[in-house]
Amino acid sequence: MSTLLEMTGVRKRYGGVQALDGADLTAVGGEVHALLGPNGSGKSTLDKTLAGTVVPDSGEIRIDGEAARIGGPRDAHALGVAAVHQQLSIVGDLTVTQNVVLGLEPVRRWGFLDHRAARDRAAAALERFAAAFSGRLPLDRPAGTLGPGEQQIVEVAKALAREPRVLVLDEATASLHKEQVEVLFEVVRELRAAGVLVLFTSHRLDEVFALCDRATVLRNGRTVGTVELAATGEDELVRLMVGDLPHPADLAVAPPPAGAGAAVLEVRGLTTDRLRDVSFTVRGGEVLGLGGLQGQGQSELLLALFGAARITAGEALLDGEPLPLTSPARAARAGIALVPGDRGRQGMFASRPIQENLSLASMHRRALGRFALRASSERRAARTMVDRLQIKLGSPADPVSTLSGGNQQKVVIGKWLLDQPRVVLLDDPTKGVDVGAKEEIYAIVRALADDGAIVVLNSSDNRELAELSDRVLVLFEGAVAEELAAAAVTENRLVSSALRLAPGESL
Ligand SMILES: Nc1ncnc2c1ncn2[C@@H]1O[C@H](COP(=O)(O)OP(=O)(O)OP(=O)(O)O)[C@@H](O)[C@H]1O
Repeated sequence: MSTLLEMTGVRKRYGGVQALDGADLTAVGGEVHALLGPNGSGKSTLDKTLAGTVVPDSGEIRIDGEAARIGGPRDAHALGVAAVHQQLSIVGDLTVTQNVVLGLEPVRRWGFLDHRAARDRAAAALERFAAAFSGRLPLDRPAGTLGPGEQQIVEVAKALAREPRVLVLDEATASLHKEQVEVLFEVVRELRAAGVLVLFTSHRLDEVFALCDRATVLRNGRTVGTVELAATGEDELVRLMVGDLPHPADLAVAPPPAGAGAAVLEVRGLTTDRLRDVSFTVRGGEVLGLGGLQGQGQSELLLALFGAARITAGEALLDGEPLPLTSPARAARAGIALVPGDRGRQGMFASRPIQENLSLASMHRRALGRFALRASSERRAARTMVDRLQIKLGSPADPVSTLSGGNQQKVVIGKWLLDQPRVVLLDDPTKGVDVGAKEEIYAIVRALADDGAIVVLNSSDNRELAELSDRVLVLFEGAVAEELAAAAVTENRLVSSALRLAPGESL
């Protein structure tokens, strides 16, 4: 197959950060090509140079052997490139169809702009994803009323409606349910069969191995190699991405302290619109996992404990004292922290400096808004977290919005962990975080538990659940369906438990 895309020596500098430092990529039509590397290694920037949203300082892009001048998104479209970036471009007030049509050149017919034809194209693109929506295709619904996964699918459909030869998917699965991921993968496989080149960026290596043919790995803005995935083991790929895995801080994993002195969280009959009579007890020192198919009430349970859901019955007691489940501010004052996976909307002030974002939670608790935390201690605390989580940045004084996606998520996690909460609620915390930092986050979560904190973890990654949890509650339709003890918590067991509970599914 002949080369469709060739990028050579691509360089891009942002202020003090050399985001791309001579990146190369060569790919053919009819392949799914993974773009891998640690957070901040330059993947999104490379994608953006192809999509025309970032103009490189130097380097060359060739399409079909011809030098391509991509000075803006229009040039990219004209060359057949469509991209789905980490930040969605959905306009919430427009309908789903209007969003997909937005910016699509209406077809000209008999000298007139044919808006109807554009709408048909949008509908056809959305139709391919019909199974990813719950219920009927929401063509005429405002896109803002859809869930994050469905909005992501609309974004992919929008790219597809441009009928691209090169489709760039940057972390496009991060907010999708497993079932939606499968639908997306089927569409990507059809595109591959039709000769399209799909560039696929994800930190989920299981996805990469399931979908992609080859992978190009970036480190510090430079290409370190391209591999055939069928001939490459996971360990080898990880080594290529991060060098030798950094050893997480050397922390002995102590067995959970049973009884004496440990904090106890007791949840009794907790019920909301989406939760049914949930009861459990968890002690300080324990990591309680929440498993099952996604969307069975796991996030809702964490929100309820954080005072952000409407409780219709039940209660939660921390060391015998009823928890205020009525507002997040009161929950935070009671020592409860929620680390959300959806960094864009919760948990971060994008235009404020990185160091300030890292210390906001602790400032809130310690200074209660009356005394500003001293700038020097803010800087010191921020520096510690930046080092521990390997947050790649120019200066801690830069706005969070200048960080790569995964590094932004690290700031959200770091912010809460600095606060030494009594109860830590983690909602899919490592989505989009690279393998090296994941290990570091696991070590921090373990250390928090070892220090006596109660940890409740929801994760869409069964491997993560198996690795971190002492116990897992499997949820189904808002209720606790099964409890797995530490010895039984393996990835396979979690998958089979989740599937057994789903009607019509078989192993
Ligand atoms: N607009 C910007 N201003 C300043 N620095 C930026 C900007 N965009 C990216 N950077 C920096 O460039 C580097 C590369 O970022 P990029 O988003 O390409 O990384 P990535 O490999 O996609 O990371 P991730 O896996 O976290 O998404 C990072 O250090 C980031 O902080």
